[in-house]
Amino acid sequence: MEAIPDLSEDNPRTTHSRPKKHKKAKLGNNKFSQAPTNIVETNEKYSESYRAYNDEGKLEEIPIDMKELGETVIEFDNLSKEYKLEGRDDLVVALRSATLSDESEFYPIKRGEFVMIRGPSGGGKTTLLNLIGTIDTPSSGNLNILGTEIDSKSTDSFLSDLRLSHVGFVFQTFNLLATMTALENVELPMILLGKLSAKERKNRSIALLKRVGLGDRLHHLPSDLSGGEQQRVAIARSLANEPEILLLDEPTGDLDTRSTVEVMDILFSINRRGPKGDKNNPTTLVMVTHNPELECYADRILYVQDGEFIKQALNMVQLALKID
Ligand SMILES: Nc1ncnc2c1ncn2[C@@H]1O[C@H](COP(=O)(O)OP(=O)(O)OP(=O)(O)O)[C@@H](O)[C@H]1O
Repeated sequence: MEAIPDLSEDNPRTTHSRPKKHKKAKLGNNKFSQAPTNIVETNEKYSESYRAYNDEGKLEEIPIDMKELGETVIEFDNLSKEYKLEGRDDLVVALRSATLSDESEFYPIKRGEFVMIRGPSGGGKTTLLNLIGTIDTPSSGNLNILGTEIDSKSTDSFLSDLRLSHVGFVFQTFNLLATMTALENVELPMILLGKLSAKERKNRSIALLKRVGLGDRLHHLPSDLSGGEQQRVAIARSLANEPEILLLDEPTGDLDTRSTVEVMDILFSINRRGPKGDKNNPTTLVMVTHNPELECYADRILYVQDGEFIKQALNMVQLALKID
């Protein structure tokens, strides 16, 4: 079982330490300035720029500028999930009264925020992500996504529309269609949504594949791509309908260190500048990971254990890891 990091101990990467006096947080016009005592911050300076693929699919250095978060896009109150197992009377409680709200010590998720969910195996991370993504329904509690209340009255067609238009998903396994090229895989969600012409779909797919550094792999089948490249296609596909929220469940779980860094750098740039590389159109990211090394990419880390939030940490310095 993975241990929850002791935030009082210095972590060489994120240097979590309890501030002697709470400083006004630098993450923008959100509620972080009213920080409770479990907020941690780091003062160490890391990188002033990160690398991202430009319109031509070439890597360029982009300064890491201060981030302004927008309005609340994900909030929930007393969210619980219980599973009934066949042949057993007792219920498995996967999530118990989880709350992210203005009234709670755990804040709602704001537009443009990059939140990681960490914690021991079986703690409820995937359950939480699936509830946020409306893939699964809560046993009780209130959930609000993008200003819309999700409840038992929400119809399947409403929820699938919400997912297709506004929420992107990336999983540990890439789930690409084996007989389709990278380009065709990325086009699929646009075909399902049915809003763009064939030419527009193709152009957007090419732009997205360039955005993830695969402008020269458009016509490759998944079997001709490395694991890291396949995951980059899956990321491009998740962005096909320009979702406001991207949910990621262990997206680097099957990748080696080099591919992990490449994928995380891409996610970092998507978070900051959205699918089109536009600073004014960031994408909100919620990512489950077991890897403590990746915490440095997030604005906030929520720790989930036994179905409950137990702490949250704020990263005051954004770090883009680099490989040369
Ligand atoms: N479909 C299901 N039916 C029954 N129990 C389930 C189901 N899904 C999850 N659980 C249980 O709910 C609890 C939380 O599981 P969950 O997958 O959310 O944890 P996790 O933190 O994502 O774990 P991991 O890090 O191992 O992926 C576990 O006890 C798990 O066995």
